[in-house]
Amino acid sequence: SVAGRLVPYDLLYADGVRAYFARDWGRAAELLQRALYSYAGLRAARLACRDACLREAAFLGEPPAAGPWEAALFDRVLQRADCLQHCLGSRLGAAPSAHRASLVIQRDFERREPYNYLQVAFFQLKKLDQAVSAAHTFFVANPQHLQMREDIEKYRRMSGVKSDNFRDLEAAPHWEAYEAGMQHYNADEYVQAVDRLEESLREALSALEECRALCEGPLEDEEEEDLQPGLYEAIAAHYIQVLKCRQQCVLEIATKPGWISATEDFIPSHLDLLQFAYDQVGNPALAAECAASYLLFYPTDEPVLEKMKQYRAELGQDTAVTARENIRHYVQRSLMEKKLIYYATEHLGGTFNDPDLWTPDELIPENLKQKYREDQKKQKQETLDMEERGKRGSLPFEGITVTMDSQQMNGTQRVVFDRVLTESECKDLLRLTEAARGTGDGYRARRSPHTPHERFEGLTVLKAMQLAQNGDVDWRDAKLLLQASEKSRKIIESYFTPGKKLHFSFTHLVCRTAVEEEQEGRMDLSHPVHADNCLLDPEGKECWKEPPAYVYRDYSGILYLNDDFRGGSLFFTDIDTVTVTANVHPKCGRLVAFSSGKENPHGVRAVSQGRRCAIALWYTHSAEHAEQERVKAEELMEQRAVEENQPDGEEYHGADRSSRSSPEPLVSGGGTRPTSQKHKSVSERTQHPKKLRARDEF
Ligand SMILES: O=C(O)CCC(=O)C(=O)O
Ligand SMILES: [Fe+2]
Repeated sequence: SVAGRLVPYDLLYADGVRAYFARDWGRAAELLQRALYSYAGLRAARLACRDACLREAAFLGEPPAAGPWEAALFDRVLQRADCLQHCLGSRLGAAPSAHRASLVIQRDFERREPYNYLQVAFFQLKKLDQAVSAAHTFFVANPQHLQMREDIEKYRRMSGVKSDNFRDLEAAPHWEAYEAGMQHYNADEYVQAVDRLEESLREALSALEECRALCEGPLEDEEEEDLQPGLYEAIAAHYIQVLKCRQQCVLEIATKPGWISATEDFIPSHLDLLQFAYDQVGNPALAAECAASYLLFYPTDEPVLEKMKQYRAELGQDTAVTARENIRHYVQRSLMEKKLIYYATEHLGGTFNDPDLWTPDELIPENLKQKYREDQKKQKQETLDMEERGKRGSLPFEGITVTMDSQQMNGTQRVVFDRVLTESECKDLLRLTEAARGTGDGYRARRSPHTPHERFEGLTVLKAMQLAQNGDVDWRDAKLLLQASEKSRKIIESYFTPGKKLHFSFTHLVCRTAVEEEQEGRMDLSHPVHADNCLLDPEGKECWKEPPAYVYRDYSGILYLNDDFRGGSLFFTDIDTVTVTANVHPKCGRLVAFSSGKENPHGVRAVSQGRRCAIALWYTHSAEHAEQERVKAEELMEQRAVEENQPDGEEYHGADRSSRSSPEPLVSGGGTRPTSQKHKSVSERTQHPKKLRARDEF
């Protein structure tokens, strides 16, 4: 780059991707890293300029007073736009407009897509450490990415890879501190907890300021027309937009990368935790300060008021207890902004997703409260309905039997059901695996990642649908895969968590086939002992519930399709991974289900002859980790039903397929990556917090 100037990141990225597809790994790695550097530099420049211009032309000082505030506001808006242009121009070298990347590329960066390419490039360059950290960085923000999930598992099994290589290069400091803090807190290590939680609070507040700064209008890529003189309404609307954007920052900082919903009340809960932790380490003065700060959010919170009394007594009347100044400022500013937004929403229309649970009732206009109350009621009723259904039903299908329960399996949350599928359904699903194998596409048998003595084939629901669409497999078989997994979901939900929705997290039709070569005296396993949602530490009797484990998995199921093979039984162990507590022999229609945590370590014995097929199923309570592929697969199914204009389940006429649009490929370019798997962008995701209307006050 020219000294002191930033090369536009989209150009570097485009060149990097080009080099990548030309398999020029060294150049690709260099260009992609420079693109990331430029991207970060641009962001920093924007922040600095917004800061500088904020001081120069205070855009949002006080709420508009009486008088011609629109005119004053308007002047300031123009002044600011001017200031930003100049500032950015001088910092970036080239005109700010040269740094305006297309939306597609912006999205790519928001989703950390460059790390997806980088991982491969580093791997090819045999820079394993960097490959692992790039893979992890990408995966943290894209936990549903199938290919990366597999890659991460591969890395985990490689001997040269240390666990601290799994670093998030883009980690937000407050998340790191928060998670460490919570670990100490939960382990009753309050001295360390206080340290990390204070750090987390500090960093979160600073991230919040950064986020808010980026809301500052006008954005340099806004069109000039928006600022024509006389358009006071437009400016007022813009002003409200900025305020809303700033308010949404609360969600942005409280949302873990890769998650959809935010941690509720992120800032106030820090103060609550700190209050307790300071109390535990014998520092009533700071505990009282945190309590007083917490009360700014929830002035009538009984337990904290009670605590406050104790602290006052303990400290004596002479010691003044005050809330933290930065928190007071935070609360006041937030209330002021909300007041304006609610005022505008009431009088000008529009909506406002209040990110906070602590907003005082008085602040919300009557007619809006009404609407919230209704939403609340609806939600409650839905939950009640679910619970009711759960209580009533034992198993949601006739004929299914419970063959073994937890007690018979010497553990907790384990069960074996039989007769979930009929013989003919098993046959159809086995035919699906055969047909898929014939296509040589997406279902290529490869060496098992677990053992050199077996081949491993896997088919996802979406792939099955796509093969059906291409006429490679029978539609009805593909549909059966969807149905069988849904049936299992219902069974597992009603057995383990009646009334609490289980979502699909991942569905995989998997066959393990013994290779021809020597099988004699095999000592290895088809699948080593593991837990499904944490990383078993065989020595420490611990199971680390942290990425790259699929920590959001809550229940696992395996629906077996056949028994004409040798070996291949599933077994459960104690946490020591060697004491076997239960065995399950696969057979058609048998569904084994268990909670995915450390209470259920399990493995699969070697398959020494033949082919063992099963549908592996993982479920989650968190809607944000719901299987994206399934949504698409179901769409394809519906689309097909509509296009063929025939009831479900009728014969598939291969000749019709030319009329159907082919689906987007899951994987673009060189066949392995990067994917065009559609995820919601970070910003889309954070706009829709799932848990926000959980409170009762409305
Ligand atoms: O196929 C089985 O029986 C178990 C497979 C399993 O545990 C897994 O894929 O996590
Ligand atoms: Fe498993």
